[in-house]
Amino acid sequence: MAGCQIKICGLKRAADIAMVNCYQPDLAGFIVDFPRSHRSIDEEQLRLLTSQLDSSIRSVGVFVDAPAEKIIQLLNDGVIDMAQLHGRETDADVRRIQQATHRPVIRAYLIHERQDLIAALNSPADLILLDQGRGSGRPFDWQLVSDVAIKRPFILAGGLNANNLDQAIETLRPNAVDLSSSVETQGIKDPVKVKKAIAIVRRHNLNF
Ligand SMILES: O=C(O)c1ccccc1N[C@@H]1O[C@H](COP(=O)(O)O)[C@@H](O)[C@H]1O
Repeated sequence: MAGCQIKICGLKRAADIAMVNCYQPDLAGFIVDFPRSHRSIDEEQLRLLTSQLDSSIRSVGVFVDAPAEKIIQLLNDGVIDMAQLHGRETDADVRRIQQATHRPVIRAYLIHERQDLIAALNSPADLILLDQGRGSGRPFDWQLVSDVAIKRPFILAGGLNANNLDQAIETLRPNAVDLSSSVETQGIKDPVKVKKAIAIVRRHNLNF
């Protein structure tokens, strides 16, 4: 689909899968083996949840400094369609996973200063993701993106919500937006908020 896609991240319950199967975001994200996050699931849960996901929605495993072998296995087993690296993974890690799987690798960059954007622009990843933190619910300084011409596809993340999605899409023109915190109520994905966020993004696609 052309225009802006939407990823709903941090799915962890069977009810979350039923919800996204109903509202149809483009991408569904799963935080794998990162117990510091309340959204973390283990490999067994990941296998079960992705097996229930509608085939039109691409599954993204989100990893923080996980062993490359484990990510490669999950991709090659078809458990996930794409891997998102959200820790201190190197360019060599990205290339190794790409070569071993021929699957898309998303590399997340935490944007605090201009130099972080320059690093992202030079990434060997198939897609770069610009974020403030790791599911922090806070945006980074978008002015940095406006200042540096981003001449490659990117996913925008960090503190996106129903109130700032329009502005984010209109001014930064991301290829996809990624939401987690703002579509939860008390730490659980909220169908009303998910439906609303997806509707906002789809409206933009009609206007492009
Ligand atoms: O959401 C988490 O807990 C998380 C843990 C480890 C790595 C990444 C994580 N989340 C990523 O954060 C953005 C969404 O951020 P926000 O909550 O909307 O501000 C998304 O890329 C998630 O993959």
